[in-house]
Amino acid sequence: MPEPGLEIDAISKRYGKVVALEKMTFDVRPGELFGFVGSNGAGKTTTMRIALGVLSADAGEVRFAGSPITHETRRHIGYMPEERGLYPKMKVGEQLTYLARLHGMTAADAKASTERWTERLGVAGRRDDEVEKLSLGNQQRVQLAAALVHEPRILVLDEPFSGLDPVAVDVMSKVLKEKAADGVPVVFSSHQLDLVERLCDRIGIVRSGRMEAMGTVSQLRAGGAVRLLVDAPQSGDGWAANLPGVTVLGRDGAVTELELADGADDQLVIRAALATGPVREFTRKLPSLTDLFRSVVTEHHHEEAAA
Ligand SMILES: Nc1ncnc2c1ncn2[C@@H]1O[C@H](COP(=O)(O)OP(=O)(O)OP(=O)(O)O)[C@@H](O)[C@H]1O
Repeated sequence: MPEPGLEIDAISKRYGKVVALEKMTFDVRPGELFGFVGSNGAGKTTTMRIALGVLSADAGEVRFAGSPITHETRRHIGYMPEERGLYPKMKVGEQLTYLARLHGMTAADAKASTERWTERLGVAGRRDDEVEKLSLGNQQRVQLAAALVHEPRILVLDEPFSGLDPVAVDVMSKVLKEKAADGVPVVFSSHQLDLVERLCDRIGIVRSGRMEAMGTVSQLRAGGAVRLLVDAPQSGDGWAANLPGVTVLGRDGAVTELELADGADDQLVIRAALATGPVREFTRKLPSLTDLFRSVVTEHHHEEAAA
Protein backbone atom coordinates (compact mmCIF):
# COMPACT_ATOMS: atom_id res chain seq x y z
CA MET A 1 0.00 0.00 0.00
CA PRO A 2 1.41 3.43 -0.89
CA GLU A 3 1.89 5.84 2.02
CA PRO A 4 -1.34 7.87 2.50
CA GLY A 5 -1.19 11.53 1.46
CA LEU A 6 -4.26 13.72 1.07
CA GLU A 7 -7.42 11.62 1.00
CA ILE A 8 -10.80 12.96 -0.04
CA ASP A 9 -13.21 10.29 1.09
CA ALA A 10 -16.85 10.31 -0.05
CA ILE A 11 -17.38 14.06 0.36
CA SER A 12 -20.90 15.27 -0.35
CA LYS A 13 -22.06 18.88 -0.43
CA ARG A 14 -25.29 20.60 -1.38
CA TYR A 15 -26.04 24.27 -1.83
CA GLY A 16 -29.80 24.31 -1.24
CA LYS A 17 -31.16 22.10 -4.02
CA VAL A 18 -27.90 22.09 -5.99
CA VAL A 19 -25.88 18.94 -5.42
CA ALA A 20 -22.32 20.23 -5.78
CA LEU A 21 -20.54 17.02 -4.66
CA GLU A 22 -21.83 13.48 -4.46
CA LYS A 23 -19.42 11.15 -2.65
CA MET A 24 -16.37 12.75 -4.25
CA THR A 25 -13.45 10.40 -3.63
CA PHE A 26 -9.78 10.45 -4.58
CA ASP A 27 -6.37 10.59 -2.99
CA VAL A 28 -3.15 12.43 -3.75
CA ARG A 29 -0.09 10.53 -2.64
CA PRO A 30 3.07 12.05 -1.23
CA GLY A 31 5.27 13.04 -4.15
CA GLU A 32 2.43 12.96 -6.64
CA LEU A 33 1.15 15.66 -8.97
CA PHE A 34 -2.58 15.13 -9.34
CA GLY A 35 -4.58 16.95 -12.02
CA PHE A 36 -8.17 17.70 -11.17
CA VAL A 37 -10.20 18.35 -14.31
CA GLY A 38 -13.88 18.72 -15.15
CA SER A 39 -16.26 21.08 -16.85
CA ASN A 40 -17.40 24.37 -15.34
CA GLY A 41 -19.45 23.74 -12.24
CA ALA A 42 -18.32 20.10 -11.88
CA GLY A 43 -17.30 20.66 -8.25
CA LYS A 44 -13.52 21.22 -8.27
CA THR A 45 -13.46 24.46 -6.31
CA THR A 46 -15.98 23.14 -3.79
CA THR A 47 -13.79 20.06 -3.21
CA MET A 48 -10.68 22.17 -2.72
CA ARG A 49 -12.40 24.54 -0.32
CA ILE A 50 -13.58 21.59 1.74
CA ALA A 51 -10.08 20.09 1.74
CA LEU A 52 -8.76 23.37 3.06
CA GLY A 53 -11.53 23.70 5.63
CA VAL A 54 -12.93 27.04 4.48
CA LEU A 55 -16.14 25.20 3.67
CA SER A 56 -17.66 22.28 5.55
CA ALA A 57 -18.88 19.09 3.92
CA ASP A 58 -22.33 17.59 4.55
CA ALA A 59 -20.77 14.12 4.66
CA GLY A 60 -17.44 12.39 4.13
CA GLU A 61 -13.96 12.96 5.48
CA VAL A 62 -10.69 14.60 4.47
CA ARG A 63 -7.54 12.93 5.82
CA PHE A 64 -3.84 13.67 5.67
CA ALA A 65 -1.22 11.01 6.40
CA GLY A 66 -3.99 8.70 7.56
CA SER A 67 -5.64 11.05 10.13
CA PRO A 68 -8.63 13.37 9.75
CA ILE A 69 -7.51 16.90 8.87
CA THR A 70 -7.46 19.20 11.87
CA HIS A 71 -6.97 22.90 12.35
CA GLU A 72 -3.27 22.16 12.95
CA THR A 73 -2.85 20.13 9.72
CA ARG A 74 -4.54 22.90 7.76
CA ARG A 75 -1.72 25.25 8.67
CA HIS A 76 0.49 23.04 6.55
CA ILE A 77 -1.61 23.35 3.41
CA GLY A 78 -0.50 25.76 0.71
CA TYR A 79 -3.65 26.96 -1.00
CA MET A 80 -4.19 29.06 -4.08
CA PRO A 81 -7.86 30.04 -4.15
CA GLU A 82 -9.68 30.51 -7.45
CA GLU A 83 -10.84 33.98 -6.43
CA ARG A 84 -7.22 34.74 -5.42
CA GLY A 85 -6.89 36.43 -2.10
CA LEU A 86 -4.12 38.96 -1.82
CA TYR A 87 -4.55 42.35 -0.21
CA PRO A 88 -4.38 44.73 -3.19
CA LYS A 89 -2.96 47.68 -1.27
CA MET A 90 -0.28 45.79 0.64
CA LYS A 91 3.27 45.53 -0.66
CA VAL A 92 4.27 42.16 -2.11
CA GLY A 93 7.14 41.50 0.31
CA GLU A 94 5.25 42.64 3.42
CA GLN A 95 2.27 40.56 2.43
CA LEU A 96 4.23 37.36 1.92
CA THR A 97 6.15 37.81 5.17
CA TYR A 98 2.89 38.47 6.98
CA LEU A 99 1.31 35.29 5.54
CA ALA A 100 4.36 33.22 6.47
CA ARG A 101 4.19 34.59 10.04
CA LEU A 102 0.48 33.73 10.20
CA HIS A 103 1.45 30.15 9.44
CA GLY A 104 3.80 30.10 12.39
CA MET A 105 7.20 31.01 10.90
CA THR A 106 9.67 33.14 12.84
CA ALA A 107 10.25 36.68 11.53
CA ALA A 108 13.70 35.73 10.19
CA ASP A 109 12.45 32.56 8.46
CA ALA A 110 9.47 34.42 7.00
CA LYS A 111 11.75 37.09 5.54
CA ALA A 112 14.20 34.55 4.13
CA SER A 113 11.39 32.47 2.62
CA THR A 114 9.83 35.59 1.06
CA GLU A 115 13.14 36.46 -0.52
CA ARG A 116 13.68 32.92 -1.78
CA TRP A 117 10.24 32.52 -3.34
CA THR A 118 10.04 35.96 -4.91
CA GLU A 119 13.47 35.33 -6.51
CA ARG A 120 12.40 31.91 -7.67
CA LEU A 121 9.15 33.12 -9.16
CA GLY A 122 10.66 36.13 -10.88
CA VAL A 123 8.99 38.86 -8.81
CA ALA A 124 11.87 39.82 -6.52
CA GLY A 125 12.05 43.25 -8.20
CA ARG A 126 8.42 43.88 -7.22
CA ARG A 127 8.71 43.20 -3.49
CA ASP A 128 8.20 46.89 -2.65
CA ASP A 129 5.25 47.36 -5.00
CA GLU A 130 1.64 47.15 -3.96
CA VAL A 131 -0.01 44.03 -5.34
CA GLU A 132 -2.63 46.00 -7.29
CA LYS A 133 0.13 47.67 -9.32
CA LEU A 134 1.29 44.33 -10.75
CA SER A 135 0.05 42.79 -13.98
CA LEU A 136 -2.40 39.91 -13.54
CA GLY A 137 0.26 37.33 -14.41
CA ASN A 138 2.68 38.76 -11.85
CA GLN A 139 -0.09 38.88 -9.25
CA GLN A 140 -0.54 35.21 -9.95
CA ARG A 141 3.16 34.53 -9.39
CA VAL A 142 2.83 36.32 -6.06
CA GLN A 143 -0.25 34.26 -5.32
CA LEU A 144 1.78 31.11 -5.86
CA ALA A 145 4.51 32.53 -3.62
CA ALA A 146 1.79 33.05 -0.99
CA ALA A 147 0.84 29.36 -1.25
CA LEU A 148 4.48 28.31 -0.89
CA VAL A 149 6.01 30.81 1.50
CA HIS A 150 5.31 28.78 4.65
CA GLU A 151 6.84 25.63 3.10
CA PRO A 152 3.58 23.64 3.11
CA ARG A 153 3.35 19.87 3.36
CA ILE A 154 0.33 19.74 1.04
CA LEU A 155 -0.40 21.92 -2.00
CA VAL A 156 -3.94 22.59 -3.24
CA LEU A 157 -4.09 24.99 -6.17
CA ASP A 158 -7.23 26.15 -7.94
CA GLU A 159 -6.44 26.90 -11.59
CA PRO A 160 -2.89 28.07 -10.95
CA PHE A 161 -2.08 28.22 -14.67
CA SER A 162 -4.95 30.35 -15.90
CA GLY A 163 -3.83 33.61 -17.44
CA LEU A 164 -0.09 32.88 -17.30
CA ASP A 165 2.30 33.52 -20.20
CA PRO A 166 4.35 30.53 -21.46
CA VAL A 167 7.42 31.50 -19.44
CA ALA A 168 5.38 31.74 -16.26
CA VAL A 169 3.74 28.40 -17.11
CA ASP A 170 7.22 26.84 -17.28
CA VAL A 171 8.26 28.38 -13.96
CA MET A 172 5.03 27.25 -12.28
CA SER A 173 5.37 23.72 -13.75
CA LYS A 174 8.93 23.39 -12.52
CA VAL A 175 8.07 24.55 -9.01
CA LEU A 176 5.13 22.14 -8.75
CA LYS A 177 7.28 19.23 -9.97
CA GLU A 178 10.00 20.07 -7.47
CA LYS A 179 7.51 20.24 -4.63
CA ALA A 180 6.14 16.84 -5.62
CA ALA A 181 9.70 15.49 -5.84
CA ASP A 182 10.19 16.67 -2.24
CA GLY A 183 7.32 14.37 -1.21
CA VAL A 184 4.52 16.95 -1.09
CA PRO A 185 1.12 15.81 -2.44
CA VAL A 186 0.19 18.41 -5.07
CA VAL A 187 -3.31 18.75 -6.51
CA PHE A 188 -4.29 21.42 -8.98
CA SER A 189 -7.33 22.07 -11.13
CA SER A 190 -7.03 23.22 -14.70
CA HIS A 191 -8.87 23.46 -17.99
CA GLN A 192 -5.54 23.33 -19.88
CA LEU A 193 -5.64 19.64 -20.64
CA ASP A 194 -2.40 19.50 -22.65
CA LEU A 195 -0.58 20.86 -19.63
CA VAL A 196 -2.32 18.45 -17.27
CA GLU A 197 -1.46 15.55 -19.58
CA ARG A 198 2.18 16.58 -19.69
CA LEU A 199 2.66 17.32 -15.99
CA CYS A 200 0.53 15.04 -13.90
CA ASP A 201 1.28 11.62 -12.48
CA ARG A 202 -2.42 10.93 -12.17
CA ILE A 203 -5.55 12.67 -13.30
CA GLY A 204 -9.12 12.68 -12.05
CA ILE A 205 -11.98 13.70 -14.32
CA VAL A 206 -15.01 15.00 -12.42
CA ARG A 207 -18.52 15.34 -13.68
CA SER A 208 -21.49 16.65 -11.72
CA GLY A 209 -19.75 16.35 -8.37
CA ARG A 210 -18.50 12.79 -8.84
CA MET A 211 -15.15 11.33 -9.77
CA GLU A 212 -15.82 9.68 -13.11
CA ALA A 213 -12.41 8.49 -14.23
CA MET A 214 -9.06 8.42 -12.50
CA GLY A 215 -5.64 7.06 -13.34
CA THR A 216 -2.35 7.76 -15.03
CA VAL A 217 -2.56 9.29 -18.49
CA SER A 218 -1.76 5.91 -20.06
CA GLN A 219 -4.33 4.07 -17.95
CA LEU A 220 -7.00 6.58 -18.92
CA ARG A 221 -6.02 6.49 -22.56
CA ALA A 222 -6.01 2.70 -22.65
CA GLY A 223 -9.50 2.66 -21.13
CA GLY A 224 -10.97 5.02 -23.75
CA ALA A 225 -12.83 3.92 -26.88
CA VAL A 226 -10.61 2.38 -29.57
CA ARG A 227 -10.04 4.59 -32.57
CA LEU A 228 -8.66 3.46 -35.91
CA LEU A 229 -7.02 5.36 -38.72
CA VAL A 230 -7.42 3.66 -42.08
CA ASP A 231 -5.64 4.91 -45.20
CA ALA A 232 -7.35 3.28 -48.16
CA PRO A 233 -6.79 5.46 -51.27
CA GLN A 234 -9.48 3.86 -53.41
CA SER A 235 -12.20 3.88 -50.76
CA GLY A 236 -15.15 6.19 -51.30
CA ASP A 237 -17.29 7.95 -48.71
CA GLY A 238 -19.46 5.53 -46.80
CA TRP A 239 -17.25 2.41 -47.14
CA ALA A 240 -17.43 1.87 -43.37
CA ALA A 241 -20.90 3.26 -42.78
CA ASN A 242 -22.70 -0.01 -42.14
CA LEU A 243 -20.11 -1.94 -40.18
CA PRO A 244 -21.53 -3.10 -36.83
CA GLY A 245 -20.24 -1.19 -33.80
CA VAL A 246 -18.28 1.25 -35.97
CA THR A 247 -18.76 5.03 -36.01
CA VAL A 248 -17.08 7.07 -38.71
CA LEU A 249 -15.63 10.15 -37.02
CA GLY A 250 -14.32 11.81 -40.16
CA ARG A 251 -12.33 11.61 -43.35
CA ASP A 252 -9.22 13.51 -44.38
CA GLY A 253 -8.44 12.66 -48.02
CA ALA A 254 -8.04 8.88 -48.17
CA VAL A 255 -7.71 8.55 -44.38
CA THR A 256 -10.82 7.61 -42.42
CA GLU A 257 -10.98 7.91 -38.63
CA LEU A 258 -13.26 5.41 -36.94
CA GLU A 259 -14.34 4.63 -33.41
CA LEU A 260 -15.14 1.08 -32.31
CA ALA A 261 -17.83 0.33 -29.74
CA ASP A 262 -16.95 -2.18 -27.00
CA GLY A 263 -16.60 -5.65 -28.53
CA ALA A 264 -16.66 -4.42 -32.17
CA ASP A 265 -14.34 -6.45 -34.43
CA ASP A 266 -11.48 -4.50 -35.99
CA GLN A 267 -10.88 -7.40 -38.40
CA LEU A 268 -14.23 -6.62 -40.01
CA VAL A 269 -12.94 -3.11 -40.60
CA ILE A 270 -9.72 -4.23 -42.26
CA ARG A 271 -11.62 -6.67 -44.49
CA ALA A 272 -14.03 -3.91 -45.53
CA ALA A 273 -11.11 -1.57 -46.21
CA LEU A 274 -9.27 -4.20 -48.31
CA ALA A 275 -12.47 -4.78 -50.28
CA THR A 276 -12.11 -1.19 -51.59
CA GLY A 277 -8.52 -1.76 -52.83
CA PRO A 278 -5.07 -1.40 -51.26
CA VAL A 279 -4.70 -0.33 -47.59
CA ARG A 280 -1.63 1.81 -46.90
CA GLU A 281 -2.12 2.20 -43.18
CA PHE A 282 -4.26 0.64 -40.49
CA THR A 283 -3.47 2.04 -37.03
CA ARG A 284 -4.94 2.12 -33.59
CA LYS A 285 -4.97 5.60 -32.17
CA LEU A 286 -5.07 6.22 -28.43
CA PRO A 287 -7.42 9.01 -27.40
CA SER A 288 -5.90 12.23 -26.07
CA LEU A 289 -6.92 13.53 -22.67
CA THR A 290 -9.10 16.06 -24.50
CA ASP A 291 -10.90 13.21 -26.33
CA LEU A 292 -11.46 11.41 -23.03
CA PHE A 293 -12.68 14.55 -21.34
CA ARG A 294 -15.13 15.16 -24.18
CA SER A 295 -16.46 11.63 -24.06
CA VAL A 296 -17.02 11.86 -20.29
CA VAL A 297 -18.86 15.15 -20.71
CA THR A 298 -20.83 13.99 -23.78
CA GLU A 299 -21.96 10.76 -22.08
CA HIS A 300 -23.44 13.02 -19.45
CA HIS A 301 -25.40 14.96 -22.05
CA HIS A 302 -26.74 11.68 -23.54
CA GLU A 303 -27.82 10.55 -20.07
CA GLU A 304 -29.52 13.86 -19.40
CA ALA A 305 -31.30 13.74 -22.76
CA ALA A 306 -32.48 10.19 -22.02
CA ALA A 307 -33.63 11.02 -18.47
N1 LIG B 1 -21.81 29.58 -2.88
C1 LIG B 1 -22.56 28.83 -3.69
N2 LIG B 1 -23.90 28.86 -3.63
C2 LIG B 1 -24.66 28.10 -4.44
N3 LIG B 1 -24.17 27.23 -5.35
C3 LIG B 1 -22.84 27.15 -5.46
C4 LIG B 1 -21.96 27.94 -4.64
N4 LIG B 1 -20.68 27.64 -4.98
C5 LIG B 1 -20.76 26.71 -5.97
N5 LIG B 1 -22.04 26.40 -6.25
C6 LIG B 1 -22.52 25.41 -7.24
O1 LIG B 1 -21.86 24.17 -6.96
C7 LIG B 1 -21.50 23.50 -8.16
C8 LIG B 1 -20.01 23.24 -8.18
O2 LIG B 1 -19.29 24.47 -8.34
P1 LIG B 1 -17.71 24.59 -8.30
O3 LIG B 1 -17.39 26.06 -8.22
O4 LIG B 1 -17.18 23.72 -7.23
O5 LIG B 1 -17.31 24.01 -9.72
P2 LIG B 1 -15.90 24.03 -10.49
O6 LIG B 1 -15.68 22.64 -10.97
O7 LIG B 1 -14.85 24.62 -9.65
O8 LIG B 1 -16.21 24.97 -11.74
P3 LIG B 1 -15.24 25.97 -12.63
O9 LIG B 1 -14.43 25.09 -13.52
O10 LIG B 1 -16.27 26.76 -13.40
O11 LIG B 1 -14.45 26.79 -11.67
C9 LIG B 1 -22.02 24.39 -9.29
O12 LIG B 1 -23.28 23.92 -9.68
C10 LIG B 1 -22.11 25.75 -8.65
O13 LIG B 1 -23.08 26.54 -9.29
